[in-house]
Amino acid sequence: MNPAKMSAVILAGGKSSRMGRDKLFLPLGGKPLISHVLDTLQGLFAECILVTDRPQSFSGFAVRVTEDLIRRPEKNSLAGIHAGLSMACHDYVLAVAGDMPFISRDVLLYLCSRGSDEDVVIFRDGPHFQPLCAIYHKNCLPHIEDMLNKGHYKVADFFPSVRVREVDVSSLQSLDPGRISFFNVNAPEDYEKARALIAGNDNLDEGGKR
Ligand SMILES: Nc1nc2c(ncn2[C@@H]2O[C@H](COP(=O)(O)OP(=O)(O)OP(=O)(O)O)[C@@H](O)[C@H]2O)c(=O)[nH]1
Repeated sequence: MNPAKMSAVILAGGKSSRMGRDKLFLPLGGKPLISHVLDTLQGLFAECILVTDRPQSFSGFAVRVTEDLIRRPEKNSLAGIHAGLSMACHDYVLAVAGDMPFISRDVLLYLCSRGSDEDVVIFRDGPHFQPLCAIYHKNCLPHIEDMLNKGHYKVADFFPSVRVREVDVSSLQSLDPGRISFFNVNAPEDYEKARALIAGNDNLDEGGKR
């Protein structure tokens, strides 16, 4: 799969309840946390879209901003994937969480290189998928809509209905030796860890986590 012929979607909604304040705007390395993913994706993919349930918050960002189409009160990154896939100009869409500041271009290019004509291309770490750093084809849309309408929000639940290419994270060893790509900022202690990582004086001891 060629990123120059794909859309990228940044998931930027949610409640930040574990952080206690909007985590996407926390300063990190001289810019808002969300800007790290944005800067990584822009220029690499043909198009970049930020999907959120609060579009007014992102009006100052130089990116196309679109709103979740199906709103539910529950925590719902799947609604963001749905809106991104619906609005994207291209059939293949990389969806990445906005709270994942250390995702690298090398890792994303590797993921693209592992896909050919599947509906989902996704990293897998043992029993766990990385659904918020994965490629989805527009073929997934009816299955995602069905899940949202039934109130099922676990992304992987529609995978049995589509063709999925799993990419083992162990193949990333040389591209991501510190295993920080999938580190996401949820709680205040994660933010402190991210600040330490940016400052270059910390490692992730547990191989990254989501
Ligand atoms: N567009 C969109 N993105 C979402 C939504 N919920 C979560 N996200 C994004 O998905 C990613 C993972 O979100 P979580 O950390 O699981 O949820 P959260 O609501 O942001 O945070 P918590 O309330 O602490 O669980 C983050 O980048 C969020 O910005 C949503 O309803 N719509």
